[in-house]
Amino acid sequence: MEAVRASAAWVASRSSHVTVDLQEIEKAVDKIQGNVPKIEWDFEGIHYFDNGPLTVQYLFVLDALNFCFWPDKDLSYDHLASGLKLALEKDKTALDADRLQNYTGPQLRQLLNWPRPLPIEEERVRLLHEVGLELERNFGGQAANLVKSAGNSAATLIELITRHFPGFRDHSLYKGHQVFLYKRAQIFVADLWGAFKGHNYGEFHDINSITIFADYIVPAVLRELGILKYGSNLSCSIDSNSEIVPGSEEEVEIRACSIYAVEKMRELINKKFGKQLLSIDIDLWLWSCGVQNMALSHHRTLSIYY
Ligand SMILES: Nc1nc2c(c(CN[C@H]3C=C[C@H](O)[C@@H]3O)cn2[C@@H]2O[C@H](COP(=O)(O)O)[C@@H](O)[C@H]2O)c(=O)[nH]1
Repeated sequence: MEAVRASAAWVASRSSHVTVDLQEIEKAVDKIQGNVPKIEWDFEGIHYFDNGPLTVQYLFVLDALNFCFWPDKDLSYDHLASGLKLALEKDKTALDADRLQNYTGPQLRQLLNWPRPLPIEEERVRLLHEVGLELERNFGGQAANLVKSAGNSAATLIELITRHFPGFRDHSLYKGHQVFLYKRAQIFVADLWGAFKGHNYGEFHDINSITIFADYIVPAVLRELGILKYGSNLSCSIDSNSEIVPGSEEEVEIRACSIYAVEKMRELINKKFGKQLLSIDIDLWLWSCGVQNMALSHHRTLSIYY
């Protein structure tokens, strides 16, 4: 994902609200002696897995809806992952392409067993329809065929996803430049890789090209570690739970600087400790720390991308 890496570095070099503190990265790396704790995919035990194409369909739908849980303080990613899992266990056809095209908001809520409207529910429904329609039109209704057509390349799969499914085109304009972040497309690849343990639908020869997934948890952890420093206005906005406007310089800088900072961390660990660590490994470690720390204040942006 050279475009993600390069545009994140471009933003980091011009950023004014967010700074990446390279010394703090070094300190953090030395503190753990380069040993990033290994977090197992599905450490929570909430995902559907049957080692076949239905798992791929499940993960694709999951990541089509994997964004913006915070407006409902009781809702989290876990509800989405386990809700879709239960729905599929009850009815194996629940995520078939023709069914996806017809869900309404109340039906989606029912599917996830959630008692009230979901945040940005209309967009969630629209994205489900988009996924169902395009899977049917070009991939015989199956996300597994989409994955197969990428020929075991993570970069090709991300290119295919962003070409066919507009809802996955997570990008922004920053100081006149197009910045690629591709959070949900990349996390889908990582989920395949994690779930299938690098085999079958999860085999990618270029898995090391993936960056972290710029969401609202990892930046908060990087800030807590002192690796990201926010200017005083931005700090106040975040600490007072004010919303950050989607596409604003602040929002793009938070996300792009997070990607850049972890790329720097990975380079340092690999060079200093002779490892071959992936950004995914660092992401899952930071993310799992973040979701366990309820006190962490994160930036709040209404977005379909993360
Ligand atoms: N960077 C990064 N962001 C991630 C994930 C995951 C889940 N990954 C699964 C893969 C393997 C594990 O077993 C995980 O279950 C969700 N998110 C993001 O977090 C936010 C949700 O937060 P809260 O509102 O507190 O539930 C939201 O933006 C969501 O998109 C990740 O791995 N990395």
